[in-house]
Amino acid sequence: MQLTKRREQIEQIVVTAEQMREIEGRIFEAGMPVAALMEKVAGLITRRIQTLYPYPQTRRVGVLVGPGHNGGDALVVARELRYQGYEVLIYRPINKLKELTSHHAHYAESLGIPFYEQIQPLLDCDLIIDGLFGFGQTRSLEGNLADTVKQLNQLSQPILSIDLPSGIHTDTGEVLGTAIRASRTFCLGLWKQAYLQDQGLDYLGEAELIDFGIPLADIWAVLGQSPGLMRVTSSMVRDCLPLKRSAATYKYKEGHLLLICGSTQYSGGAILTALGARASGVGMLSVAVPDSLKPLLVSHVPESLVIGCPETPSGAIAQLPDSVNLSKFSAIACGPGLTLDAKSLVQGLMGVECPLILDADGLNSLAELKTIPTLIRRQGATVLTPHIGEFKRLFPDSAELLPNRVSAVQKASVLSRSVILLKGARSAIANSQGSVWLVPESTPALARGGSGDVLTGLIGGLVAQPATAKFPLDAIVAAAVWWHAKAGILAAQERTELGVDAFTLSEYLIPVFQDSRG
Ligand SMILES: NC(=O)C1=CN([C@@H]2O[C@H](COP(=O)(O)OP(=O)(O)OC[C@H]3O[C@@H](n4cnc5c(N)ncnc54)[C@H](O)[C@@H]3O)[C@@H](O)[C@H]2O)[C@@H](O)CC1
Ligand SMILES: [K+]
Repeated sequence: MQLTKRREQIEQIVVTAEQMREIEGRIFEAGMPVAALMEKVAGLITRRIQTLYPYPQTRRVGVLVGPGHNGGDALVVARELRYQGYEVLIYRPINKLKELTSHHAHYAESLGIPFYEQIQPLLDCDLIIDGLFGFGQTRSLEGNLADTVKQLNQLSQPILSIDLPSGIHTDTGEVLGTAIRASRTFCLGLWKQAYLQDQGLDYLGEAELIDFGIPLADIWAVLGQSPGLMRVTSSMVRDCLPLKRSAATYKYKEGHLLLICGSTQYSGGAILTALGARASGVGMLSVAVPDSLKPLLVSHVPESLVIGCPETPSGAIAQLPDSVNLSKFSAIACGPGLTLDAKSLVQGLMGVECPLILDADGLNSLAELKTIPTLIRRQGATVLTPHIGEFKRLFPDSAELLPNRVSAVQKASVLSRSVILLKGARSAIANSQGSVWLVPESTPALARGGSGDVLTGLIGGLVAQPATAKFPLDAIVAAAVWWHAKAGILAAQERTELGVDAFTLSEYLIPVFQDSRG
């Protein structure tokens, strides 16, 4: 389905609670009555509920109502569902309600909807709607409320959270003591940062944005024209990947990537990195490996130019052969399977002028060499692709900001003047100006040895292609991460989450864009 231009733009935006509050303030100040907006939002929610949980297959609905406007939304939804024939029961644990919420509560009561202060009557409902707390919550759930939430989390029936699962921090995704474990969440208006952090993922369930028509002008007024946080979308990816090439092109015009990877101990890493690069479509691929791995690489990736390198006694690359001219490559990716015995090789690469992508032992070597200041002096761009463990070793000062991955990666990128990809269930890609791309999708199928090697090759191959040079480097890296995640999702759909070994993953990269062929 073709998304509208507005929807595409809205889907790219990510806000903090403070920004959402400011945007909402502008709408109200401009004259939109709060009650009217609540009515509109709740109407949209009700329609989605009717589609997803139609009556009479879903008959009894339990609605959890908190004291603020999240509870207000829930009360309007409760009222509307009752009109549609559902049997509605309300759990209201806190009696002191905000004024508008209180009006809706009185009206719902007047309609004969039953209110309870205990959760028991709702436990056999077919569906639970969570309107306890919405965005901006910072207080922990405690006492009876926390016990109730724990009880609800044991239920097998679906729980639908309005805006955010109650108890989840809007920005960090942190669980504030206890939180509702939703099977589905409707995020209202704009994506909140919590949806793109790893911490709260097990609580968010299937997430969907309910666009209630916030004017783009109000969003830009608060976020600025180039916002600091951006969510990667398929249209952004398609815009910046070199999916179509000129009819008259030839191989040397489509980039030359050098991979430096592998050791006799970790020979598979080199193959997987090369297979990731292969899927990028890069014009020329050279792979530097220890001499004894040369036949292996040639047999798996016959199109690559394999450079056999002198080996250390442990089977790592001792150095690149003198015949290798580093200035002829359009990008270099280094690290998978290298081992720390190739540390001096990594140090020697700092002076290259083309973009340099460092992963795995490339990063561990950096951490041991304490060479972050060298990165700052590099002429060419640098991309670092750490997972959380590597990140902590490389940037102990920035790691103090964890578990807020966004702030941590922002700080590290500014510090190292590099593009940093912090890998995870929700990968974050920051540039040295502090802008961050967040990748909204992934699959646990990718939590597996070798999938990172495929990604490094893919990033390298994309960065090497001149067609990507007109886009910011961080956008290309973000697009590669999205592509890699989509391949994992596609492979898992066909083969289960257990069936996505790294080699298989590399074979699913191209099918992600199969619909682009026509
Ligand atoms: N932003 C927008 O433009 C819109 C927001 N709406 C709704 O409004 C919600 C935000 O409303 P509010 O700002 O009233 O926030 P909440 O609905 O989360 O309510 C906040 C109230 O809950 C209390 N509270 C928070 N944590 C508590 C705890 N652990 N124990 C006991 N009490 C606690 C607070 O003291 C405060 O009084 C959104 O999530 C959304 O559902 C919609 O109605 C319409 C549009
Ligand atoms: K909620």
